[in-house]
Amino acid sequence: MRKRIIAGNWKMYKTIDEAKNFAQEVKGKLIESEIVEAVICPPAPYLYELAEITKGYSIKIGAQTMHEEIEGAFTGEISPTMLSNLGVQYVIIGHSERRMYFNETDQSVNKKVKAAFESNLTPIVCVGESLEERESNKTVEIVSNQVTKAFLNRTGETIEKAVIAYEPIWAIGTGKTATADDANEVCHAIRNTVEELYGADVANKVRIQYGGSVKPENIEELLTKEHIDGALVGGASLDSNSFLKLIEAASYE
Ligand SMILES: O=C(CO)COP(=O)(O)O
Repeated sequence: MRKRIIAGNWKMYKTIDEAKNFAQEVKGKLIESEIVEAVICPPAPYLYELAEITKGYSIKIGAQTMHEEIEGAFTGEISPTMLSNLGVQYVIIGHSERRMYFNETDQSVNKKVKAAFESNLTPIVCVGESLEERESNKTVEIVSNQVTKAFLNRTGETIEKAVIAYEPIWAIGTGKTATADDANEVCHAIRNTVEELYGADVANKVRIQYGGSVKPENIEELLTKEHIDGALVGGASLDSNSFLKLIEAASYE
């Protein structure tokens, strides 16, 4: 069975004190599990402190984005090696908010996926369609294309370690969740795309999350679905009790 992964994407929320309190509150309540792993992705200025606080506990730290170069004259950017040196293990790449507001493209996503693996970071690669694309029945075409381009020129051995997050844009922060069956259908299509590119073995190993208004009230049903291996959670990951409930719900097969 694929190990589930529940990742909290805090986006641009919380003060440093709130972030530290959250980490202190949850770290002792999470136990090492074969079934689920827990990740939090705080704002970049908090990464080091949270990585230190959670060291040795069953919670991992992820970044919300990064630059694809190891170093250079890129004012304001953070490199993959800087992240891994801080103790960061995951990095979200190609979130729809980055694609929409910060010129992230399939090409830059592809470069960042390569750079992440080279720096021992596991990429959480986000894909998803807009409402307009869904209504014109283009969902599978759009997400398959995003997956193909994100992984271009990578080997199956690398890709099987990646995490893919299917986040329909219309479901992010709107309270509208895709039905569990609809989400599973698209996650299945993503797995089929990985199979076509890299074979069944890689496709069976790659983990696919659903994201978009996931909450303690709807996560259980989503996780009953064959192709959904976890969740990338925004709003409901900000509160420590709610985050712990999400992990708890994912802790049983
Ligand atoms: O964008 C998301 C996670 O990356 C989803 O956000 P919400 O869970 O707030 O809808």
